[in-house]
Amino acid sequence: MLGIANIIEVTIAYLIMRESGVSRKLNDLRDVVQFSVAGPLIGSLFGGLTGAAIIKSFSANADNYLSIVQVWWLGDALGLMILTPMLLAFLYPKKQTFQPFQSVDLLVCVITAGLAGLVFSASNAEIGGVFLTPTLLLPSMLYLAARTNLKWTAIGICILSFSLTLLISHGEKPFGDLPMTLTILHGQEFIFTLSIASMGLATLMSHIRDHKHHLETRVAERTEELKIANRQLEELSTTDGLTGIANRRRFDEELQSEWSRAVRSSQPLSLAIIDIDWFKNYNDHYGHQEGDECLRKVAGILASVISRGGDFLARYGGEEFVFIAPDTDVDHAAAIAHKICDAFQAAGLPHELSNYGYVTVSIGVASMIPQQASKPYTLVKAADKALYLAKGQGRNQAVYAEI
Ligand SMILES: Nc1nc2c(ncn2[C@@H]2O[C@H](COP(=O)(O)OP(=O)(O)OP(=O)(O)O)[C@@H](O)[C@H]2O)c(=O)[nH]1
Repeated sequence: MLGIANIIEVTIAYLIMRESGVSRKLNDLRDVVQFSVAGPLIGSLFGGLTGAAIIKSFSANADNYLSIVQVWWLGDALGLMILTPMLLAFLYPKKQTFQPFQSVDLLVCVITAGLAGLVFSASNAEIGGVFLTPTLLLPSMLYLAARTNLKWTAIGICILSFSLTLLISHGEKPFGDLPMTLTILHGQEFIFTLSIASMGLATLMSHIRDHKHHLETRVAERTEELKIANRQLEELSTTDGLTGIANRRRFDEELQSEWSRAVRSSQPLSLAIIDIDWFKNYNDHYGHQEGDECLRKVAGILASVISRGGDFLARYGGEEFVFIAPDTDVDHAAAIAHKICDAFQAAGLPHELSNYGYVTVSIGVASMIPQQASKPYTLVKAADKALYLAKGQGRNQAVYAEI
């Protein structure tokens, strides 16, 4: 018969929780409050009311109806309050942000163990005239709730409740020299308060930690995206849009840094300006689109020759290209320039309005061991002068200047 009261209790709690949409994982404070209202508060109250009515109707219990309700209600409420969250925490384990062990945790453990020893060894809650009730352990439980999660908090509540129940069942009076019924009532109230406060705090803290972790993850993701975007922007700002090789801006930076390096190491630095011959004619004859295509092919040919690590190729502007060869004297730079002219001959890109019948280039090469007093512009000026000579001497050739 009494089973009916339990079925009513569970059904009411279940219906209220289902209607209010409580998550079975007791994810946030709202879930914990709704669970506490639906199960321990309302469900157990209805169970108590029904159970007490059955007891009064079918047995010769002399206690008053409301006191039976109270004992039933509190007993069931506490059972639900302590065991349900723990079972749920084990059934639906949550991925939690790891909380590293801190030295203050150890201190709290030691203090709690000391307090628990005193509370549980006190006689009628008193040692040498000092009152020590289980309420002294409430801050430790709250600390456990704040530092861990619902699972460990529920385990803590279970251990404390079990110890307190054992103590009371052995006739001890941990809340002072009170009648046993009052001791039990105080014990129940204490466990109830402890459960509500600790579980609420544990859920709240878990929620805050999850939220913080989520925010940190999002910030890290956004930062990474921003870094990639910045890198792409940086690349775009230093790349020539038409040919895909480095642009003039990047060349200026590279020249400055190679120049400084060469000044420090006293090694020769070579620079060559490469200019397509009769390119105006090419554009006029084949059209501007084909001219663009020709510039891309020229960049490809140059890149295939200037492929030594450390050498640097860029589009200088218009139909002019430039390369920097660090630690390279004029002879080696001249050898590279020759290779370039040979590569154009081998490629044989048709150019009907050229004296050679194919696309050729003129190259002005300059080499020097940079000095602190001179400027990178010296090298560019010398290469430009050599290029002018190469153009004047019939094009499709390289002219060298050693400064
Ligand atoms: N298609 C195309 N043409 C370009 C580009 N930049 C510069 N040019 C053209 O390159 C040509 C350069 O002509 P000039 O400076 O007279 O030189 P050139 O005709 O090559 O004669 P030399 O250098 O003396 O052999 C001009 O017609 C420019 O319009 C470009 O990005 N695309």
